[in-house]
This record gives sequence, C-alpha cells and structure tokens, in this order.
Amino acid sequence: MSATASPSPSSGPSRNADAPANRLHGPTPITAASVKQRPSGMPIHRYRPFETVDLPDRTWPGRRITAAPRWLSTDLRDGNQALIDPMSPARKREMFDLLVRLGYKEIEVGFPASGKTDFDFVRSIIEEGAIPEDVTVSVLTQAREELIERTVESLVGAPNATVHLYNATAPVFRRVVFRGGRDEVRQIAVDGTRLVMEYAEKLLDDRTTFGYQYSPEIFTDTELDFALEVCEAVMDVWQPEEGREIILNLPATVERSTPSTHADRFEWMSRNLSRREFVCLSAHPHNDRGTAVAAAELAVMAGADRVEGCLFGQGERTGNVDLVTLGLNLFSQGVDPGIDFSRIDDIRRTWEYCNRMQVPPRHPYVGDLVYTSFSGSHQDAIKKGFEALEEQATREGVSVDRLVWEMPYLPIDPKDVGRTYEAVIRVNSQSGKGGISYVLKNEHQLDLPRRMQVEFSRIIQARTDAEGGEVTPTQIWEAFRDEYLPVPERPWGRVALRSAQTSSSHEGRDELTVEAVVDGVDTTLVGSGNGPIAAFFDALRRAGVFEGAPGADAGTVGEVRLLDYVEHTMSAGAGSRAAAYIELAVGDRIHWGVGMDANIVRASLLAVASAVNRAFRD
Ligand SMILES: CC(=O)SCCNC(=O)CCNC(=O)[C@H](O)C(C)(C)COP(=O)(O)OP(=O)(O)OC[C@H]1O[C@@H](n2cnc3c(N)ncnc32)[C@H](O)[C@@H]1OP(=O)(O)O
Ligand SMILES: CC(C)C(=O)C(=O)O
Ligand SMILES: [Mg+2]
Repeated sequence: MSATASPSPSSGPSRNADAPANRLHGPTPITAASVKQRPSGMPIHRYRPFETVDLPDRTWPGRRITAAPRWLSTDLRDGNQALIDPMSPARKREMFDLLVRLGYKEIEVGFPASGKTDFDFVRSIIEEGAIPEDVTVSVLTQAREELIERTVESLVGAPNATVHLYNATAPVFRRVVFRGGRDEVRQIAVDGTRLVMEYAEKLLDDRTTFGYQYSPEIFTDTELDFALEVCEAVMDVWQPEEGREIILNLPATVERSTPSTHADRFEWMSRNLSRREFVCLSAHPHNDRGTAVAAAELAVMAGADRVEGCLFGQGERTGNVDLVTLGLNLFSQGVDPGIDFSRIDDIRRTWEYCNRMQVPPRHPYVGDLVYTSFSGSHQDAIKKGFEALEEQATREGVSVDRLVWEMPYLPIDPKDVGRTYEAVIRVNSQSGKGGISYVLKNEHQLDLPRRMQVEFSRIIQARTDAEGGEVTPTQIWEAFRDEYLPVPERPWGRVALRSAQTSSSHEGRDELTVEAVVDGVDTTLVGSGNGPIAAFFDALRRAGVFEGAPGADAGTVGEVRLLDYVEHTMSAGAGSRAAAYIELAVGDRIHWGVGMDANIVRASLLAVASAVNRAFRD
C-alpha cells in the first residue's frame, strides 16, 4: 500500500547509502519498479473513497486502554437476526444464560415487535426471573408507534430494561428509505424518543428501572454535523442529567472506513456533544472491511464508553465486532475484561449449538489451530520458551502460573482459557527438531540431547516428506520406539539385555556380568572397565559383537567409540525412572541409543545396547 503523504522513494536517503560500493555484483537486484502491480481491470469507477475527518489535534493515537469498556452483547438481537434459521426459544435461553454466566451486564435480548418468538422470549426471561438484578436487558425497535408500544409492553416487570430506538440518518437512507430531508429524518428520531417515554410512563411500573438508547443507524456514512444534530435533538427530548443517562450508540452499520477514521469520528462526537457527562457513548462496529476489532479498540481510545458486539463476531453480513477477541485482547495486555473466558471451549460449544454455526480453526483465541505451531523455528522457540519459564520458576521457587507470560509466538497461555498444551506443537513437513523433541518431552518425559534431536528429526522428516500430512504424537512415539527401543512385539537387533550385575574391584574398576541374547543365542557377557558402560563395551567387544562393524574391514573388529553420555530422571519421587542416552561412533557413522529404567545403571546399559543395535541394523 502507498499513502499519499509518504515521501517518494527517491526523496529520502538511500537505504544502502552505507553499503560498500562493490556490494551488488552477481544477479540483478530486485527494485520497486520490477515488482509494479498492473491495473486489475475491475470497475473501480463505481466506488468512492470514504470521507476523512479534519481533526489535526486528535488525541486518541496517544491513549492506552487501561480498563474494560461497558459491554453489550447483541447476540440475541443483531446476531440472531443474521441467522438463516433464527434461534428457537430453547437456544435463545441457552445463549442468554451463557451471557449472564460470562458476566455481561447489558444484553440486547431481541426485537420484540418483530413477532411472537422474540416477544415471548422477552416475556419468558422476565416471568421466569432469569434476569439477575445487576443485568440490564435491552430491546430494539424502529421509530414507529405501533412497534414502540409493543416493544415497551414486552418489558413489563423487568428489573432493569432499556429501549433502544434507531433510525438511519445517512444521506442515501434519507433519500431512498425515508424519502425526506434532514428535518424529516431528525423528526423521526425525536418523535420516536417521545413515544418511547410516553409508553414507558404508561405501561411500566416501579418494578422497572428504565433506560433509553438511541442509534443514528449508518452513523459511518452520516455527515458528522447531522449525526450531532440528531443526537442533540434526541437528548432535548430525553433530558439526560445526573442519574438519568442516555446511551448514544454510533453504529458502523456497514464498516466503510479505516479504524483511524472511525476513531476520529468518535473523538469528534465526544468533543462536540453537549451534556457529555450524562452520555454513555457507545460503539457498534460491524466487520465489512475486516477491521471491526481495531475499530472498536480505537473508538474506545477516542472516547467510547461502551462497545456492542457478539461472541465470535456473529452478526449481519461479515458480523458484529467479536466480543471474545476484544475481551481477550485486553486480557493479553493485563487488563481485566470483566468477562470470564477461562473455559473458552465450553463457550464455543454453547455458541455453536445456539447459532448452528462453526467457529473457524483460525479464529483468534479459540479456533482449533490458534495455539498450534507446525513450523520448525516457531516450535524451537516455543520449546525453549517453556523451558525458560520452568527454569525461572525453579530459580524463584514459585509455580509457572505466578510468572509473567513471556512466550515466543503464543500471546496468551492456552491454559488461561482452559486449553491444554497438547496441541501447541504439531508435526508435519515444516517442523524441525524442536517440535518433535517437544512432543517427546511433553508426552514421554524424554529430554533428548541436542544431537540426538537432530538425528531423530531426520527420521521423522523423511517420513513427512515421503507421506505428507501430519505426524501425530502417537505416530512419533511409535517411530521413536521402533527406532531406538525394540519392543517384544516387534523385536530386532543383535543384543537384548536380560540382567546385569556389577561389582567394583579394589583398583576402582567395574566388573560386569550381563545375561543377554546375542544374535538369538542366550549368552553370558563378561567385561571390565572404569565404569559400567566401559565394562559393557568391553564385554561386547570380547563377545565379538563389534566384529565386522561398519567402517572396518570384513572380519575385523571395527572402530567403536563412545562419544557422549547423558542421563536424566523422568519423574520425581518413588517409582521414578531414568533415561540414558549414548552417542556411539562406529567407523565414521554416529548412532544414538536410548535406555529407560528405574535403575540408572541398567538404563545406561540399555542405551548402549540400543546404539549398538542401531549401528548394526543397517
Ligand atoms: C441495522 C439493523 O440491524 S436495524 C435492525 C433490523 N432488524 C430487523 O429489522 C429485524 C426485525 N424486523 C422485523 O421483523 C420487521 O422489520 C418489523 C416487523 C419490525 C416491521 O415490518 P414491516 O412493518 O413489514 O416494515 P419493514 O421492516 O419492511 O419496514 C419498512 C418501513 O419501515 C420504515 N422504517 C424502517 N426503519 C425504520 C426506523 N428505524 N424507524 C422508523 N421507520 C422505519 C421504512 O421507511 C418503511 O416505511 P414505508 O413502508 O413507509 O416505506
Ligand atoms: C440497530 C443498529 C444499532 C444496528 O444494529 C446497526 O446499525 O448496525
Ligand atoms: Mg448492527
């Protein structure tokens, strides 16, 4: 993208001014001219750019959001009206109860004058006492008398209720829908407000605390001076004052501008509205340009007190702004959203039941794949990130949950929203050693030495390159066992250990006796060395196992060297097991072996057998 205010590429200092003069010998360098886009041929003449706002002293870009705005969920109204098959009463109730449980204090529960379903639903939650004392329900209506009367009627007996009245104010709606000018359209809002007050006075009693909300629909395409004029006219009727707020909701009914212009419009309205201290300024972004979340956040920075939206961005066309993303964006910055998202999968399941829709796999914070990394460098960084957190926790003597979350590639800890680490790393052809060893560590407590990680990841990569697709943790484990740990059901290898006994001589050398199966024959192996591993090597050598080893001439003893030995415990406490890793050079080839046992000596002998078996397997 290029912006008209940017300096032209040639007007600034050259990026490569400091580069040596002889830098670009060889292939022709890419330049801006060589990547020029071509005209698309699409009918751009049919569209006009949106109006920007002349607000050079705008203040919102420098603000931070330090507290959650008021939230209104309109899942049961704007969300519901956009469904092919609107929610049944049972599904509506399920959604209402979910919203209450999550902590929403303002819930738009329907458009009661639309028909019996919505009207009866509003009556049912009132009559069944399902609305907690601290929750305000709101209902939407057009500015038409018969609709207003029916709307107010639906609220009788509600503890806290708001009537929300709207009419479109943008030029094309004035001309096409209402076939009038500014005066007529302003009058619709004024008359509607008066009627709401009259019917509330007539129909509601002192069981109800009553509020009022007005929306100049299509605010985004309405001239700012006219939007202000209509809102002022509405306020002149409602008369907001201390203890009598008015909610002025400025909807991006169709998202038409960048979030920055949306924010400018909010700052302009917030500065110019009279009686501002009695106004709850509310944003209602839709997502036509795909930037509703940014638009909502910038509107809050620009003065909005409240945001209306739907869970997971349900709503007309591309949806309303996503309340879950907004809330968890705040959470990820250390700001309490005031909504409990700690069981995100439960929320998603209920939402999917109610809406009969699916949350896509890449949906922020909740999609199946959003805490998953397939690519090698991401996996490597995440694995190191987890290890660093664990080390820090041990150093500071606290649990990992107490530490600030600083983790490559994962903006929040999946556990904080009730997800597990199971899917954090998944392996396919784009994965590297970090991811594969993360799976082994996480699921099998095996912390492979770095060079062994490289060896095993080549084995997995050969498989993903040949077969494509994902390799599941189960398949990784099977491949690992097949490669390093011959199991009784699939035996292979020249040496199978049965039992071993060591004794130390007075020179500090270990004498070792091993009962093993060698080349299918029960054999007693005897050796000595300065430690059990060296003694086992000696025993294998004496038994002729290394004869004909790769890298040696046939019939001779090949060169077999121990290069590295690593061990670690696999779990703490009684019954803990140890893992041992051996790096073996046979001729010019390197083979790792692994052994696991409750006894560390036996684990290391098993690791030697594993490496030797692999060396001779080929
Ligand atoms: C951006 C939004 O989400 S706005 C909310 C939209 N949601 C809904 O519409 C869902 C519920 N609506 C309904 O079920 C129906 O529209 C009803 C039952 C409320 C009304 O149905 P109808 O009486 O058939 O009217 P309809 O919806 O077609 O509206 C058209 C008439 O209302 C007028 N009108 C539209 N909006 C408004 C408004 N906000 N205030 C006053 N009049 C309005 C139109 O100018 C038109 O008038 P005309 O017949 O004189 O030309
Ligand atoms: C009724 C209004 C607030 C609305 O939903 C919109 O303009 O998008
Ligand atoms: Mg809407």
